[in-house]
Amino acid sequence: MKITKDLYHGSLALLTDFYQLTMAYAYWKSDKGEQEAVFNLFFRKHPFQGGFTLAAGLDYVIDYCRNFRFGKEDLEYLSKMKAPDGSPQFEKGFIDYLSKLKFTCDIDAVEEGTVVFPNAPMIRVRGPLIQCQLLETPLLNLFNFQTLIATKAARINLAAKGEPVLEFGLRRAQGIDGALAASRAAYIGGCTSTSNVMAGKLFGIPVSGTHAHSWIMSFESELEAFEAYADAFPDQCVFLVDTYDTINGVKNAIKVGEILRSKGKEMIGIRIDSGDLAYYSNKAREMLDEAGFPEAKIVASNDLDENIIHSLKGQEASVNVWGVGTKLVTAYDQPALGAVYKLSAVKEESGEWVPKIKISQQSLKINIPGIHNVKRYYSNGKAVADMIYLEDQEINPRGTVIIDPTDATRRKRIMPAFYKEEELLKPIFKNGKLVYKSPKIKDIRERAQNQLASFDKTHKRIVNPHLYPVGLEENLHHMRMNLVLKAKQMENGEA
Ligand SMILES: Nc1ncnc2c1ncn2[C@@H]1O[C@H](COP(=O)(O)OP(=O)(O)OP(=O)(O)O)[C@@H](O)[C@H]1O
Ligand SMILES: O=P(O)(O)OC[C@H]1O[C@H](OP(=O)(O)OP(=O)(O)O)[C@H](O)[C@@H]1O
Ligand SMILES: O=C(O)c1cccnc1
Repeated sequence: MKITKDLYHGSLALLTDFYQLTMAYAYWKSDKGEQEAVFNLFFRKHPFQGGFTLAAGLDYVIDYCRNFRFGKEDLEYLSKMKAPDGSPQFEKGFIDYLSKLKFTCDIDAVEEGTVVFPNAPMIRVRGPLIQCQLLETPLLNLFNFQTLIATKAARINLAAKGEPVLEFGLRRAQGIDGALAASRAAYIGGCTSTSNVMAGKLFGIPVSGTHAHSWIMSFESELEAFEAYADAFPDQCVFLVDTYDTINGVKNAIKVGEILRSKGKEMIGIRIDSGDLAYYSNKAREMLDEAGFPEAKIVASNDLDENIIHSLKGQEASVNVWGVGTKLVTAYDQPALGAVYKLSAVKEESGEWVPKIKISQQSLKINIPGIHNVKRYYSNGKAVADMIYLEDQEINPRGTVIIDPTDATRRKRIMPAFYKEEELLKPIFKNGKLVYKSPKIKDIRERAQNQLASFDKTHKRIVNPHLYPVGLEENLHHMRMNLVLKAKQMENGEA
């Protein structure tokens, strides 16, 4: 996929916050730009009060990094920027530096379609400070949104219990990229198709759709409209039955279904887009069954989300296919994922890596210092815990303890020898060179399904899910606690 080329016709280097450029300039001025650092991208709380999050957006990150360069027009723009006193904002030497800047970082990241948890790095960037810093805003922009929507889609699909969910969001999405990225992430999260034709073309997602009320209203009668549609698409008829009177609409659909059948064709089904969806779907089911159309599908739409779908299932609604737009692609009840990007280590001139800590009033916000990896342990195919550990730490196969980074009283004993393990961070770039082959989007979607299947259903519950254990390996926990104590002593003037 070439998002940069296809959508933005060139460089995205200026898709960043201004302060990243001012910091880059100041790093350059103070000769710190090439000092190596490690940053982690992670979130602190699952969206939608859920028990899991589904990662998506890496392909966009890869595309961004591969095209990471300041183009001629970007540099012209920057060289013309003025400081408040009217002098150039950036010295010419810095503009020259940017013109030669090449992406040379190492990036390790979770693959798209991986189930992820708070505090564990989803992306780890190691490289010169300036580059790491410049990547903060775009990486967050690209990863936050798609991860949010993939998670929303996964929740909606879980509520639909394996029945197809068609994504209908384009018309209510947040602009062009909001729509395209959402359609992509929704497919990764389990949707069957999108109504967004451009997303179909760009990403290779299946495209599908029914028809609108306007089609019906443009004819003298609903029956004529159904007949005309059946003439045009004898193999693809899903009749929208609620323009005037839903029960009468179902009767008309049955009439045209019979005409189609006399020609050797079968209608696919009907769509209900208003009213009590439990009541009307059950009525429609009875009528279709009685008329000899037990195979006809009932599609429901109208401001659906995981909660309404869950409720309709509880009411034994006879819906077979779910059309979901607005609340999916806008992540209506939580429109942003709060992932952050934090410095966790810098390399001193001596060549030694020094872990970095930021003390916060809220213990929840104290970062995890050092260079980490994340292991997921499985027992009989089920994920049992994730462990964040220092990259060069040997793990004792006979047993270690993981400690919740937000509450040191929550601990879990891990016996690695008894578990299968998966390293979650995969090498994506080495010294700026891409070493990862992005899977096809349908394989990403399948990975998401398999990942979700490996978690106990209690973690996937829509309301009040059970907490999945994620913890720091004990040595990392102790190192962090020591750094916190030292920093507090410094703060109090004790050191
Ligand atoms: N049986 C049901 N249980 C729970 N929610 C339902 C049920 N039937 C429909 N809903 C949901 O209730 C909401 C109904 O909203 P609204 O009153 O706007 O729909 P409507 O009566 O069809 O009107 P409109 O034609 O303006 O869409 C929608 O979100 C719909 O998905
Ligand atoms: O409800 P959503 O989940 O966003 O799904 C997409 C909606 O878009 C269409 O409606 P339209 O734009 O014609 O408006 P309507 O809701 O008034 O029918 C369609 O009939 C769905 O109701
Ligand atoms: O194809 C459909 O039925 C459709 C597409 C977009 C929005 N609402 C419905």
